[in-house]
Amino acid sequence: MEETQASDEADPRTTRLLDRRKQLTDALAASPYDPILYLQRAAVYSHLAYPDLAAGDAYRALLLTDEAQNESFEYHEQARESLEEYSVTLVPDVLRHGALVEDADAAIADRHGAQHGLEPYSVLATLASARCLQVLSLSLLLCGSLKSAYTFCERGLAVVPGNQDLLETKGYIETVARQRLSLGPAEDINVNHLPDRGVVRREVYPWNTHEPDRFCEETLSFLNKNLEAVAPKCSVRVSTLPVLLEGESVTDSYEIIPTCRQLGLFAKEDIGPGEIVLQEYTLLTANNRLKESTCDACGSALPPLEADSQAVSCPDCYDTVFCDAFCFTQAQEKYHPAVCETDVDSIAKDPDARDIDQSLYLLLLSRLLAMSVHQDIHPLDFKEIKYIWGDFVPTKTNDIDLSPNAGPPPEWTLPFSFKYNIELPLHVMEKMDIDIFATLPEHDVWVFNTAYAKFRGTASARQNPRDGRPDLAAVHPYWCLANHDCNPNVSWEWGGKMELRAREKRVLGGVADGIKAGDEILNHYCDVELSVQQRREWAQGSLGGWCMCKRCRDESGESTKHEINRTTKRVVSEED
Ligand SMILES: C[S@@+](CC[C@H](N)C(=O)[O-])C[C@H]1O[C@@H](n2cnc3c(N)ncnc32)[C@H](O)[C@@H]1O
Repeated sequence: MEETQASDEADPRTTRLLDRRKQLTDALAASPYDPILYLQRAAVYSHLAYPDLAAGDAYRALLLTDEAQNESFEYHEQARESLEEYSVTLVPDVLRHGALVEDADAAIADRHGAQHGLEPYSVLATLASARCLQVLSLSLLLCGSLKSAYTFCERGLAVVPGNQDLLETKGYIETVARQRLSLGPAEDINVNHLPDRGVVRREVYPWNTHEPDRFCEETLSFLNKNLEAVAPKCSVRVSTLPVLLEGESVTDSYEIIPTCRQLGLFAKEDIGPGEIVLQEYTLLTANNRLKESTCDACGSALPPLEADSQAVSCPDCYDTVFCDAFCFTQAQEKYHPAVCETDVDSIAKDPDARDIDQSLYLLLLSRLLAMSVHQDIHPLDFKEIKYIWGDFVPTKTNDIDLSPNAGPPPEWTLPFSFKYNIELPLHVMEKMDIDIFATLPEHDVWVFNTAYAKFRGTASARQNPRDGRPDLAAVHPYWCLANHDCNPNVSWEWGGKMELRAREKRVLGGVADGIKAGDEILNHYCDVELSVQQRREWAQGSLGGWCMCKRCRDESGESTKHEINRTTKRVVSEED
């Protein structure tokens, strides 16, 4: 059973809704094929302002209404029996929305005649599917996933033509689409041009009990124990970092700037120049090319196919190749049997250029899910992701203020699309032959979102040297504890393992004499040869904001001084 940690300051309405969410989650554990329960939980999520989670539940409910309507579907019996628990004359409240019941009755009479003789569960399934499509279209609109919102809205109107709620939602989608596509009121909207990416809340959900206190003694000693094998001369400690800014600021020249507490890697003994600081192997890897000769486990290039090649193929699905016997054994022990001969491998491969990042994160999620299913561990309890940085924002900051004097709405920060956050993760599960209804606690949309937030804060990607497109990604849980600095004291290389090495030469200050005990390990997430302006723009993507390291602040001060001098000279010469 799930525990919910309502914060001390939660208002009574939120507390009530969170309690109701818990009751419905428990009810779903007992009746996982009941679309009405999913719709009821979707309504709670809508009231709590989690439209992405509402869409996730409405989508599962929609799939169940399809199951109920089709005798040949896998969960037909279960979905049908669940609906038979409800009365078609005393329709559940969640289906009574505006004129939906009347519209659905009229649509059924139109299609099958007034004396249709359909079984009550089938009538309820039609009504419930129309409600799912209403919830999906409105919720996805609120998440900014306009194309999917529009598609579900049209599907809804095909079920209940003329339904006022759906027509209104369609109008809202078109208004937002015109704004986002800069179209005039008379211009046609091409559905294929509608944006499908938006943002949702990035937070430790109030009911997420998997998230550790990253600063407590227990966490730090766990991390340090494991770090011994990966980086014996380092320790994990709390680090004080500048607060990242969204853009240019006057604080570059300030003596004191705002800081926050995070984790970082520190040398616990002196490390010589050129010495290896960290070496880390991970199975949390992803490759978005369908035909690419990389090891399925570690992502390194496969050795050439020769008689004495070390490469090993899986004996059951011959297409899956590992660079050597070690990777083969690791894969067999940790994840591969969950995806062997399942065709999961073809999902999200060779994506459009605009979907590259999402495809890599989805493939990382797929690997995590395979590890979780094979090892029977909750996805969020894997040590590979449990302790890593997720760039979460406090729940309170994400809440929508319903009061009449409310300020502007909060800016949510987790990238979202219906396809990558809901549809494809569930599709991956189905291909793995996992029951996506009965395993809700492990495969709920909030679990996927939490994993995505962590991947986005920590994964490294590698570009294919042939065309420069990122096609490999990995999460190295210890490597990613090292913070960024534009004058790094280490350099990194990712082959079969991720390696950090102490620099022999620093970008500033020339020849380096190693890293002293107590110094922080300063990694780099962007190309440190770039100008301060370029580095800061790049860091905005990879770091999460404008870099405020000493080098950036000094160089930005210098470039401002040059700019002032140039302008002054220009003004003076113009006056001359
Ligand atoms: C890969 S994590 C680094 C480890 C992280 N500090 C932790 O607690 O696990 C990346 C995040 O660390 C923070 N960070 C890393 N380097 C930073 C820097 N130079 N200035 C400010 N924040 C930094 C940013 O919040 C960034 O999104």
